[in-house]
Amino acid sequence: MKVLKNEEMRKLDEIAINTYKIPGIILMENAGISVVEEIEKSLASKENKKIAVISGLGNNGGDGFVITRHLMNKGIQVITYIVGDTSMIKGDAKINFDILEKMKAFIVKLESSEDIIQFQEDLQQYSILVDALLGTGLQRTVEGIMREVILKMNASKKEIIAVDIPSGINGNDGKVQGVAVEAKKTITFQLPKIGNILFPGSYYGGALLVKNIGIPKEAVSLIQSKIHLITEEVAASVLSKRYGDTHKGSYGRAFIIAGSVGMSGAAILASKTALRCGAGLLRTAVPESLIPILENQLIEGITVPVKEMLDKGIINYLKEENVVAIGPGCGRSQEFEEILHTVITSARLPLVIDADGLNLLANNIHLLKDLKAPCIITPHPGEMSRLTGLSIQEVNDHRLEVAKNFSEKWGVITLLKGARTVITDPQGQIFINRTGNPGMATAGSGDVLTGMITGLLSQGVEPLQAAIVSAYLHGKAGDRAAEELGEYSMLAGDIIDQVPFVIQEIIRA
Ligand SMILES: NC(=O)C1=CN([C@@H]2O[C@H](COP(=O)(O)OP(=O)(O)OC[C@H]3O[C@@H](n4cnc5c(N)ncnc54)[C@H](O)[C@@H]3O)[C@@H](O)[C@H]2O)[C@H](O)CC1
Ligand SMILES: [K+]
Repeated sequence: MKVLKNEEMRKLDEIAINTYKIPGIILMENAGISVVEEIEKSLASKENKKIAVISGLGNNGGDGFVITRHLMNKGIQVITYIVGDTSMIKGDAKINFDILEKMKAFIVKLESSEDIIQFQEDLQQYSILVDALLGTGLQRTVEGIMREVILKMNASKKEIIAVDIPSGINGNDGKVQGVAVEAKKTITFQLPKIGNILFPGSYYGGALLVKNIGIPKEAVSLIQSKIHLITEEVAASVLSKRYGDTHKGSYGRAFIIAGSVGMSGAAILASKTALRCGAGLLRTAVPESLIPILENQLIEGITVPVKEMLDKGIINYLKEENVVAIGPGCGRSQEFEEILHTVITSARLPLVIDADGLNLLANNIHLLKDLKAPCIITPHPGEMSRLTGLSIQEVNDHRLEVAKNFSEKWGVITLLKGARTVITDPQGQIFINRTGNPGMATAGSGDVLTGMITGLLSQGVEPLQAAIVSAYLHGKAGDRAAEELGEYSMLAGDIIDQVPFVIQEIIRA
């Protein structure tokens, strides 16, 4: 599913209206009706059925006027508050505003601080507040009366339903422009905006519902958005059912180089997950002293002493493999730096670099120029900071751009972990993942993700798809673990335990 910037949404609107000759007022009518459906669902469980629609002067406000009309026609008690000078209302919004006046709708204008005091008192009588103040036309920091209104709406603790996007959230990056409505749910139109998906916009919007308002699919294909939301459909298309006439060799061979004294767990977590995600055969290269631990913890895997691998030549070990992953728990020894150098410059099979592999890479970033095969890196913001020289704050303030630029510059697939995990490829495509929860910020969670990517790659899944589906799976498994154990107590191993159920759920859907 494409995720749009404000101007891309406006362009889509224009195409619908100017190319397909769909009158804008039809789109507004459909938008309003789609919100009324959700209001009625929320009202069903409430004693108090009174609604306040709080509208701005633009088309977001216009949606609000449509909503008011349909609520009135259903006999639902509704009051419309309008913030600003109503003589400024124009176009489709004006048509709908005039209809309300002819219907003698109850309209209250909010223009002064006295109005705000009365507004604050009034709010307590309503069951639901509909936020139709600002949508994709938000241009500047919210101040003055508009700011006061939003603060009072939030302070009322009433259920708020946001139209298109919570007012005050920038549709292009999800940032708060001064102040923003805290909604229980948001109904957005035709396609989600970036501000609906990224934090904090996603937090302010509550549950997100994407409603079709009648814009032709072909029009959507004309919008060259490179930003996509990862959906379950994408995961299902990759996690295909298995066929009878296959054997473990059909499901690929994975090679993981991981672990160091004191960090055998990372190697175990990554290896277990690779097998759980379907790798047919797995070998894990670890320092000799860790072999008894691995053999004890991972009966299905085969271990290789790192020293033996070095003596015989790493590349000889990789000839039969479908994927090599390096980094979980590696430490930053000279030995691993040498291994990383050889693997990056000589390996001709998909490569996953994570954790300490990335920290070692940060000091040898030029090695990426010698890559012979697709490479997926999986940094958290701290590792991305070391790889780019940007501060962690800069990385987090511009997650999409930082990941995209790194992928384009170095020709790698970047999976930048965090809320929201972002995957970018060398062609500038951006995929945003919405699954997952704060409980996953636990030791070893990244090792599990690396194992997922490795497991899928070993089966021949395209590298970009492997990164996208792994991010989705990782979050889904983490969500199930959080449901069962809570975000405080869940461990990385609990995420692995949920993997079989998540895969089954997706395949059966
Ligand atoms: N296909 C669609 O997506 C459809 C979208 N619809 C709705 O239209 C809005 C976008 O409407 P637009 O008129 O462009 O802008 P807004 O209503 O969001 O706001 C513009 C309005 O607000 C004033 N304004 C801007 N910033 C501020 C600020 N910081 N403080 C105060 N006032 C501000 C600006 O001057 C304008 O007056 C979209 O979100 C949908 O809800 C269509 O209705 C259906 C099709
Ligand atoms: K809004």
